[in-house]
Amino acid sequence: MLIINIKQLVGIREETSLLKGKAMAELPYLDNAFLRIIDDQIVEYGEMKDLSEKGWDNEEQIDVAGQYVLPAWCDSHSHLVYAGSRETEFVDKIKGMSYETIAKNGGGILNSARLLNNTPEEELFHLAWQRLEEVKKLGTGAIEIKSGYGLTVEGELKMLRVIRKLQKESDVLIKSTFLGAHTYPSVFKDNHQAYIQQIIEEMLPVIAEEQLADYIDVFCEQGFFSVQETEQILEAGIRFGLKPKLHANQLHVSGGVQTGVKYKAISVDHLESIGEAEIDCLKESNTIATLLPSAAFFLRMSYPPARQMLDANLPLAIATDYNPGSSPSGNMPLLIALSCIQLKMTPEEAINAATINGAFAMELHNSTGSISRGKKANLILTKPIPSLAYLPYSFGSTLIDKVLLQGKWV
Ligand SMILES: N=CN[C@@H](CCC(=O)O)C(=O)O
Ligand SMILES: [Zn+2]
Repeated sequence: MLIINIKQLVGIREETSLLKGKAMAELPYLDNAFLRIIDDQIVEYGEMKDLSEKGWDNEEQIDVAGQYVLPAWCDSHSHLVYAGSRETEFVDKIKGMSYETIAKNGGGILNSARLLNNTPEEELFHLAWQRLEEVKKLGTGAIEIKSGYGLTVEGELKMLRVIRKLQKESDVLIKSTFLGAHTYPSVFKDNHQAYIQQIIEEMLPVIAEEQLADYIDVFCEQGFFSVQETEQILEAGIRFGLKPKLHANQLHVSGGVQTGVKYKAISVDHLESIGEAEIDCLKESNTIATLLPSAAFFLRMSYPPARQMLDANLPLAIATDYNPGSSPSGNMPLLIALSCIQLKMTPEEAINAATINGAFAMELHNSTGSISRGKKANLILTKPIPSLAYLPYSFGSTLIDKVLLQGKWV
């Protein structure tokens, strides 16, 4: 397949490296370009003026005059498998109740866990499949999905098996994360060690045996998992072959960032509550800082200091955090707009954070995240637009014309 007359082919990289600080402002492109795809792979690209000499006249051609072509989004943090919505809590929050108070009253994550444990695996799969189909149309081509709404041995394994079935059946590239340590189930409220032992002795061995997860995550936060508890769980996860990714510094300066760095986490995610010490700590590491501004937006919290982090030469990724409690949206175009508007990232920085750096945060950078020969043909074709900045500028508009995943139209 040949895509021709591309107004601008965006995110071209033959060298795949994690982008940090100033480098995030550069988004290489070609004007008036073509792109050649064979099966599920990008095989060639170039300028239209050089196309005639290639001798590909007999190939299927798709003329996209006026349209931009970008790599599909890489959403590196989601909780897309869940059983039911929580709009009642949404209204409670409007009326003044805080996220923490709702959680203390048995709402929040525990509410989702109750629903999930009462929902059959097939139904859960069906619900998650519908959400995945929805985000595909918005341009998502790779996604990380966490467990963490089971909080029982059966519930956690059920979630991870649903994720595995999604991996097998969807053309979206999917990574799986075990988040048994999302919160303490009510029965273990006063006996944290008993739940941690359940995670270590009853969940992790099965997860490792059945290869149900790539990563281990912990909600390291006041009122959830302390630094010491987080360390204990991460160490066990690592023994079972899982790499850490962490929920860190969402509600308080929790020590999550330092813990993530200490255990060489692939990423530390959220970071609404960070200061100089956390930024300095990240500077000395290879850990990616993943920002989830739609959660801060939805919970009316202050945003992470993205500009300060870019000035400190950190690598930033952005992700939707798609979940029923703090970000009931998997809309990457909206997330990119939010990142520009509220985090003051430039369109180029936000797109890099949502593509190549997101791919790194899932260790999928050799397969996706940029327009590169040999990578998956995971592409977004925009409607005709005047410039790249028009995408986040006209937030809320549907500007995606078509999406191609692994060489097939969505
Ligand atoms: N903060 C922890 N976990 C999710 C929210 C979970 C929920 O409220 O259901 C998050 O990343 O925002
Ligand atoms: Zn999350």
